[in-house]
Order: sequence, then C-alpha cells, then structure tokens
Amino acid sequence: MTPPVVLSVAGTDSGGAAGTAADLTTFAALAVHGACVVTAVTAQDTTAVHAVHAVPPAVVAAQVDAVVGDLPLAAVKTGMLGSPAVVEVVGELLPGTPTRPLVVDPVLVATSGAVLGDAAVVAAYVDALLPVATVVTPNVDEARALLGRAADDPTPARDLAGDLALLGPAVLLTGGPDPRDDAPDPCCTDWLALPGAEPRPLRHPRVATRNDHGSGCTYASALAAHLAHGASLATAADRAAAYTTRQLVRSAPWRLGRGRGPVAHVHPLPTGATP
Ligand SMILES: Nc1ncnc2c1ncn2[C@@H]1O[C@H](COP(=O)(O)OP(=O)(O)O)[C@@H](O)[C@H]1O
Ligand SMILES: Cc1ncc(COP(=O)(O)O)c(N)n1
Repeated sequence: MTPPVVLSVAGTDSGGAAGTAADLTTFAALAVHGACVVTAVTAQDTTAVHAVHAVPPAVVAAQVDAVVGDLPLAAVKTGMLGSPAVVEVVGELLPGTPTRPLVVDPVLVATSGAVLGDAAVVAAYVDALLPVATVVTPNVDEARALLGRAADDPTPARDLAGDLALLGPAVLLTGGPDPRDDAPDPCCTDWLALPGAEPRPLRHPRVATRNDHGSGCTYASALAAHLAHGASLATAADRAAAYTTRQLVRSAPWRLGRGRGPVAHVHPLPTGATP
C-alpha cells in the first residue's frame, strides 16, 4: 500500500543524532514516506555545535515548492529553522490544515547547550508560525522563551502549556526526566493542552540514560507520523512517547561519542537475520 507522506523541515546534524537524520529514520520506522527540506547545515557532534551554515530562505522556499507541487503531504513537521525569514517562509507556505497537520518543534537550544534560534527567531515563531500550527512541542525552556518569560520563571510546566495554548495551537510540552522524581518507578510527564481545555498530564516511564541527543526530534517526528496515519492528537502523543521511550531504552547502554550520545534510530534485525 502507498504510504502517507510526511515532510520534515529541519537542519542536518553531522553526528546523525538530531535534525533531518532523526526525522527520516523515525518516519521510516513508523511506515510513512519522509520528504525533507533542509534549512541549515550544522557541524555537530555529541558534545557541541561547531558551525552552522544557514540555507538561504529562497532555497528553502524552492525545496518546499518542489515537494508540495509533487507529493500529497499528510503532515508536516518542523525542527531547526534557524532564522526569522525561514520561520516566515514555513508559516506562509505550509500552514496546518485539518488534512495536513503542522507539528512545530520549536528548536531553540541543542541538548549540548548551543543556541539554534535567537530572540528574533523566537519572535518570528510567535508572530508567524504558532498561529498556523496544529500542535507545538516545546520543552520547558522553549515554552518559557516563547512566552517571553525569564529562564528561571517558576511557573509549573502544566501552566506553561496552558498559557502557550492561548497563542493558537495545541501544545504538547515535553517534560523530560524530572530530577526531583525519586519514585521507585520514575516517570516523565508531558502536558497536553488543547485550546480552551484544562492541560492534562501524559505520563510514561523514565529511562536512565545520557544518550538522549535527538529525542525531541524523534518525538515530534513520531507524533507527525501517527497524525499522518489518522490518529487523534492524544493517541498520537501516547504512541510518540512510547516510541521515543523504546528507542531511549535501546541506546541507553551504547558508548558513542564523548558527550550526550544519540537516541537509537536503529531497530533489531529480524530473528534469524545476519548483519
Ligand atoms: N530519559 C528519558 N526517559 C524517557 N523519556 C524521555 C527521556 N528524556 C526525554 N524523554 C521524552 O522524550 C520526548 C522528547 O522530549 P525532550 O527530550 O524533553 O525534548 P527536547 O529534546 O526538545 O528537550 C518527551 O516525550 C520526553 O518525555
Ligand atoms: C540540526 C538540529 N536540529 C535539532 C536539534 C535539537 O535536538 P536536541 O534537543 O536533541 O539537541 C539539534 N541539536 N540539531
């Protein structure tokens, strides 16, 4: 059967953990065909982002036009956009619709700490992209930035998600591991806020790992893939968290790189197959 098509609009990560690499491998694992528009080339490894080359906005627009003119998109997922002009191009050419949901992962800071979106990019997200997004998937730091709050703002994740939903899209705020959570079965709590409704927690097991580089890209791509298959937002969110958790379990024992290693994008060989 012909698979649904999902478009990733993202930057490359030379280390193969985040960005386009994470998006396309996740799409393949979840049975959607992945198209990719590249917004930036990063020289990146598990420790740092060493250089960024921004793709000119006109070339980003030309890639979008090529894909949209030829392939029936069932969903779009954005990652690192890098400049206000590229954020605006995406908002103009790829607004979310009921048949083509737009998942916006507002990539602002890499796991390694590098800034991938400055204050002007944040302002462009708020003005040009959030109003036309179906769902936005910030972590707590990104949610604070989009709301214009200080980095040490004490507002709980639940309320950040609710406040962000007032800007237009549904919100899936990814909690990540909570260092204060010392329960016997530690959990991660993501928050789903639909415009006009009370935010609700989505809890899933927490994985003890340092190899989580690319987990946000993997999660947002899995969400877009499940939406493309027709799942509701709440179901797609549960399935995306389950997929990301499974891949984090897979990569937990790996020794790759000197920093925060990649979340697994590989899958076990079928029983009996030899590499
Ligand atoms: N150690 C972990 N164990 C289980 N789930 C995790 C872990 N770290 C992140 N996640 C999950 O991965 C998804 C992506 O979240 P997160 O890593 O916070 O995104 P980002 O990379 O944007 O900070 C969320 O569902 C989050 O709960
Ligand atoms: C090109 C690119 N896109 C996205 C991220 C964020 O991913 P992470 O939060 O896991 O560092 C990244 N580091 N690089």
